This record gives sequence, C-alpha cells and structure tokens, in this order.
Amino acid sequence: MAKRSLPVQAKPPSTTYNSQLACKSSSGLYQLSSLLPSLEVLVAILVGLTPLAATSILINVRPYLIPPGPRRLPFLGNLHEFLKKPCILELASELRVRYGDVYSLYLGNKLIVVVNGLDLIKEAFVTQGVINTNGKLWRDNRRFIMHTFRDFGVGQDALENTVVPEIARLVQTVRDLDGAAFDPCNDLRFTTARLIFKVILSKQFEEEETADLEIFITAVDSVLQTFGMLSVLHFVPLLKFLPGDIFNLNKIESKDAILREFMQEQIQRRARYLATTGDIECLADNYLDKIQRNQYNGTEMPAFDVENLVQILLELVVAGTDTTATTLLWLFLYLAINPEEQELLHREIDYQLDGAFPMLKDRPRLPRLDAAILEAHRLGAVVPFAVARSPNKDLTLAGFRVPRGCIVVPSLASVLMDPELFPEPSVFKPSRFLERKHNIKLRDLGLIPFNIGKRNCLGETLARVELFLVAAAMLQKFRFVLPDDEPHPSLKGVVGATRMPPPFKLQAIPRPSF
Ligand code: HEM
Repeated sequence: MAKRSLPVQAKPPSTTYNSQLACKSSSGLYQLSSLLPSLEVLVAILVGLTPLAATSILINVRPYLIPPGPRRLPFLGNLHEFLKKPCILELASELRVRYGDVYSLYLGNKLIVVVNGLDLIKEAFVTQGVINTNGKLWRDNRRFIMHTFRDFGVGQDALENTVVPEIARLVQTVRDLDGAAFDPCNDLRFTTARLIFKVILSKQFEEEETADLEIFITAVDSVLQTFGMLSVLHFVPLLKFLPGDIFNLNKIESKDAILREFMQEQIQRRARYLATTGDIECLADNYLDKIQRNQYNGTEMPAFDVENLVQILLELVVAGTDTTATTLLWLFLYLAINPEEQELLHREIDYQLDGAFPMLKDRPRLPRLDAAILEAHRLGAVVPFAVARSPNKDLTLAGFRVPRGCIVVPSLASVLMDPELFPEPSVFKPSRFLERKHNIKLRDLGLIPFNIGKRNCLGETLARVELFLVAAAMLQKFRFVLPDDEPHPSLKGVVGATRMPPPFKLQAIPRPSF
C-alpha cells in the first residue's frame, strides 16, 4: 500500500517559548526554564483556569458523610472513568477495592451510590425498604400482573400446555442441525420470546410470522444496546446537543415506535377476540377486561388504560426474553466446558425420566439439574446491577449518608461472585447447591440473580419454569460440545443490558437413545 505523506504544516513563529536559546545553552536550569511559558502567559493561563480549577476543587469535596469515590470533572462527573475502563464490572470491582462496599460516583451532577455485598443490599432493599417504588401506578400494575400470573398457573403444571409445544419446536430446530455447529443465542432468544408472547398475549407465531418476530427481537435488541447511553443522557442532558446522532437517539425512537405499533396491533386483536368470545386466555385479556369493568362500574383507576397496557407488555417482553435466554446460554456453555458435570446430568435425567418428556412435576426428582441451573444463574450474573432507584428519604448505610433523591444501584454481581459465600467463585460447581439444606432460602445463601426486596423480578417464577423445562428437554436430547476448530469463548462476559458470553458456536450432538 502506498504511504500517504502527511501535509507539512508551517510552524507558527514561537512567541511563547525561547527554545532556540535553550538549545544553545549548556545550562540545565536554563533549559528547564525555557520549557516554561513566559510570565505574562502564565498569568493569563492562571486567570483563565482559576474558575475551572476552583470548581474542580470545590466539587471534589464530597458533602459530609457521602460515600467516598473517585474525583470528578465539572459537568461530566465521573463519565471519564467509564471511558478509561469500558468493562463496567472491572471498573466496579476496582472501585470497591479502592473505596469499600458503599462508594459513590457522579453522572453529571447526579450522585450514584453503588451498594455491594449481601448484607448491605439486604439492609438497603429489605430492612430499610424505603427505596422509591414509583408510586401507586407501579404498585397497582405490579399487583395485577402477579395475580394474573398466579391465576394462569405460572409456576404450576397449568402453564405446561402453553410452554411445552414451544420447547418441542426448539428441540426439533436443533435436531435438524444434526450436530452441526451453530450460534445458540438466536434460537434461545426466539424460544423465550415465543414463550412470553404466549403467556401475555396468547400469541402463537406461525412459521410464516417468524420474520415479524425477528423484527421485534431486533428492535428490542437495539433499544437494549443503547439503554446505557440513554441513562447517561438522562443525567448529562447537555450531551444531547453534540453534533450528529452519536447516541443513536433517532434510531432508538424509530425502533421504539416499531415495538409500540406491534403491541398495539396485538392488543386490538385480543380486544376483538374478547368482544366475540368473552374468554380470558392471557394477561392482556385480563387487563382489557379490567378496563371494561372499571368503565362499566364508573370506577376511577388511572393505572389501568390501554397506553399502560402497551408499556407493561413491552416491559415484560424486554425484561423476560434476553435474561432467560442468556441464562440458558451460560448453562449450555459451562456444561460444554465441563463434560463430566454434563454427564452427571444426562445420567440423572435418563434414570429419573426414562425417556418421558420432562414436566414440572419431575423437578423434585432432578436436583442435580436444578443445582446446575442455580450455578448458571450465579456465574452468569446476567443482571449484574439491578434496577437503579431513588430513596424517598435519607438513608444511613454502613455509616454513610445516602441522601433522598440520589440513585442507588445494588451490585448483584458483587454477591454472586463473593468468595466468602461461594468459595472458588469462578469455578462451575453445581454441587455447592446440592449440599444446601432445604430450609435455607437461596437468598440467604447469597443467590440473588432476581434481586430481593419490594421491586425484585416480577417474572422470577415464570423464568424458573422456563429454565427448568428448556434445560431438561435439551439435555435429555443432546450432548453439548464446543467445536474443535473454534476458539473457546472467553468467560469474562460482555456487559450490555445483560451480561452475556461473547458470540460462540456450539454443537448439539443428538444422544443415541433419543
Ligand atoms: C433468568 C431470568 C431473569 C433474571 C435473572 C431476571 C432478573 C431481574 C432483576 C435483577 C430485576 C431487577 C430487580 C430489582 O431491581 O430489584 C428484574 C426486574 C424485572 N423483571 Fe426479571 N429477570 C428474569 C426473567 C424475567 C422474566 C421471564 C420476566 C417476565 C415475565 C421478567 C420481568 C421483570 C420485570 C417486569 C421487572 C421489573 C419489576 C419492577 O420494576 O417492579 N424477568 N429482573
């Protein structure tokens, strides 16, 4: 390739440095002084910089008892720390070593307090429990969704009729590959998305509608990819005015519109069905029915309207698709890397099920599989930081003041990888959960992938059902290996909206008897 020569720029005559004199001189001191600006320039710089320097010094004095943290810059706060260390988990553990279990950062002017370790997360989110829960609207809707899930038998055998056909479809898709290497991420995402759509909208995506589902999943993915950036803009709004669409705001808006339009169409479809049959088959039907009954009775319940329903359905799909698929991805990856553990699972499943398709009732008989899933939750740390929220009054945490209105972020990863709770934390060792006594709750052991407290994961029960049924069916039918000719993926994980393995290929070798 021909080298392009750089354009030579004429140097402006130097008025600031008397460099020619310096070169000629033999005195070291003189050389040094020649590097310094002249007195007038120095004064000018000092005068110019003083307000900035003063601001910088002033803002770096943290208010009394506010948790410690790194120095911040005017306007940007600690944004530069994220640029210095793009892996947020590495940055978080480095800051924890430097400042302790409760430290603080600033995004723009907003104070962010990061809470590490099981005891302090319990203290903040359960014992003190004053973390803002977004008011009545959120509470009414959350309660409604939980009741609906319970009424539809989420967590019980009743859900199986909905879930099992989708799992059988996944098994068939993978079987058709006949052991060829494939990227499991998409297949798992499609399955978990299909499962949620069935539960919330009674929507079955037929073969010819796969493209619609793909558009939907891609749109969810783009919105999630830019999620972190959106939070930055939220706290440092001035950045919005940078030229060009560097934060992809236009792209996000167009994807968000696609997602909403799709949901609105689905809701209209359910409203028509409800009007003709009166049958309630899914969460959306139940919600529409509630809106109608409120209107009929003249009950004022602003939390229940179609606009809120669109938002709720979107949140459920977004929160429930990638998280569950990524946990399965970690499970299959760790099992491929640990064939002896996989072999133990095969033996357990074969012995207990004798070829029958796995059902929820089989779960108590498959403790080793259960333990492997728990270990995948732990090592996957799919949601390393739970949802950030704001205390509605001042808290005291580990002797520090956590003021009302700041943002509190619990680091779930700090608990899931805690060597005191889980010796050799980076080793895949399902047996650590096999030995657990049944009267000890997982959260007391420190296994809190769904977080704890009033605002913990709403889909935990559904996720556990899906994880068990998908994992059991897939392991019954296949042995997972990493292709010989592909490099092993790093287990460090890539942190975006969820923490996932980097893209990798897997082989699902059909098992002889199935
Ligand atoms: C392995 C799978 C999953 C993991 C690890 C997971 C984890 C989490 C975590 C850590 C939170 C934040 C909780 C907090 O900040 O206190 C959360 C919130 C949430 N999750 Fe999940 N989740 C999973 C599956 C699901 C599924 C399947 C659904 C939907 C059916 C779902 C729906 C939600 C919703 C709606 C919230 C927000 C709750 C609220 O703000 O009140 N999740 N999840």
